Amino acid sequence: MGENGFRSTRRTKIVATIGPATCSEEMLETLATSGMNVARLNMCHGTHDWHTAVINRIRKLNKLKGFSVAIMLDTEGSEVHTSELEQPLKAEVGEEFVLTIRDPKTVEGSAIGVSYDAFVDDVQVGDLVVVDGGMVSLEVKQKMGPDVKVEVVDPGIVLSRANLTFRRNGHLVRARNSMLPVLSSKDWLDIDFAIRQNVDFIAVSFVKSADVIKNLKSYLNSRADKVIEVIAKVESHDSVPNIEEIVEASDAVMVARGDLGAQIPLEDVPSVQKEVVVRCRQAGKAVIVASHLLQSMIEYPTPTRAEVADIADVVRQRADALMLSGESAAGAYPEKAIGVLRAVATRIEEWCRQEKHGQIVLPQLTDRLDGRVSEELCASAAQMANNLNARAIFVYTRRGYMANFLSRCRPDCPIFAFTDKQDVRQRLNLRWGVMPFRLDFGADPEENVDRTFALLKRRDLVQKGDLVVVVSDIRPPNEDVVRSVQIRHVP
Ligand SMILES: Nc1ncnc2c1ncn2[C@@H]1O[C@H](COP(=O)(O)OP(=O)(O)OP(=O)(O)O)[C@@H](O)[C@H]1O
Ligand SMILES: CC(=O)C(=O)O
Ligand SMILES: [K+]
Ligand SMILES: [Mg+2]
Repeated sequence: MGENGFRSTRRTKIVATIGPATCSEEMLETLATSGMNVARLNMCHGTHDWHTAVINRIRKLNKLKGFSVAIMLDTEGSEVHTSELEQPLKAEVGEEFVLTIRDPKTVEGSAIGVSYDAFVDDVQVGDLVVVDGGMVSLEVKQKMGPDVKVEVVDPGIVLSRANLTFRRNGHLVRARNSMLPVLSSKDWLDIDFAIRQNVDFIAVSFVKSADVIKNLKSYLNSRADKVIEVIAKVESHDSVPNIEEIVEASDAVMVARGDLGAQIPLEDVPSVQKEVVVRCRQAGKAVIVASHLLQSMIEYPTPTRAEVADIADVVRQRADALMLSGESAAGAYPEKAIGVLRAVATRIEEWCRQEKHGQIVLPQLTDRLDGRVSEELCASAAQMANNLNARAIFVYTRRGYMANFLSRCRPDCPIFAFTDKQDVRQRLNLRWGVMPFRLDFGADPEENVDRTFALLKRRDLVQKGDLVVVVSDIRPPNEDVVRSVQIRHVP
């Protein structure tokens, strides 16, 4: 059996966007078996019924096949985008068509709807309308009431609900969107849907500052039965100066390079990516690098060498996760694309361990003694595991904190995390290096450890005689938390 997410010891996690190419039961299982750790549902597309069906299929797979694929719902956000198209529209140089705030069906000729009513007021003749960060560029020729006539200057394909940005004299025009809320009324309906569906993560598009994250987190705290982690997407021009507070407020961050590259100069994207990855790791927050990792594989079965180098760079930066968008949602080779991520990640991780690459100074996270003890314990356990060349770290954790602290240290060996809750297990599946398992804890800690040794031996993840580091912070009922680190040999 190949890598299947829970047997593998790949450290960098894989998020895959689910779309028409991958929404069937069969394809979802193929992706899970190939290593998908988190399934992303983009609320820019599909109905609630469509998303419900996908979620149910993933839940069924987790239950019947023992996967722990987590579910991420990604909000649409209220940036300006095109309407739903019956089919992708091929735009050739010099061709003219109409962008409209009316129903495009009521317009004669070739028309595309635009989601933002003030579009026609804001736009000026000569402006450049950039579709999906440069897939197509259109020049504004004429304003005609609710319609705007445009001419194609850079050809390409316009997809449904493509994102639109505007440039005037070579500069991004920003005034227009600043009045739009980060979370629209539709986004709030989608968030309520996410709560009803008990998803694991909500990713917020076009975050500008920490405020929206704090607001959403308090909303979720008051409504949701279980923890739903909030992922801030760094893709808005306005988010860049506020990265520190955004990281602080969020549970995880996504570098959404697709839209980010349309909002800031392309050449600035790599340094913003690096900054976000490092800050997240220092702050103990998960970080996902997304978009265009394997763009060419939407159409072709092999990646470009430059794409492989880009993936290698993300892995070397020790981000928690790599994310596929169109490659898995609508591409011709979703399984092969995951295979490339897996192979490159595994190889580069090995290289990082050999070269002792990617070590950074980790600041203290909290002043509270309780938290300090956990942090220090995990840092020492990770250090010990490296120095002793341990086969694995075992961690017993109810809420996942200790597993998260261990992951932040990016130890050389895998972290096998045992929790008694499936939702904690799923959330841990986004964390670098953590292989999460569900286990009903018995009263006797020693017996728990023995059971997990037996479990992982059966799966060939450890062998008799292996040296392992065992970390525990299980709180017995009505007792003080007992935290320990032990060095053991697998019996
Ligand atoms: N649920 C879906 N139904 C139909 N098509 C989808 C769906 N999800 C994704 N796609 C297709 O896959 C392409 C890429 O997917 P993705 O959702 O990652 O877009 P993105 O532009 O990267 O994300 P965002 O819209 O958040 O910026 C989309 O343009 C769309 O054509
Ligand atoms: C993933 C996403 O939203 C982007 O790259 O724009
Ligand atoms: K989105
Ligand atoms: Mg985006």
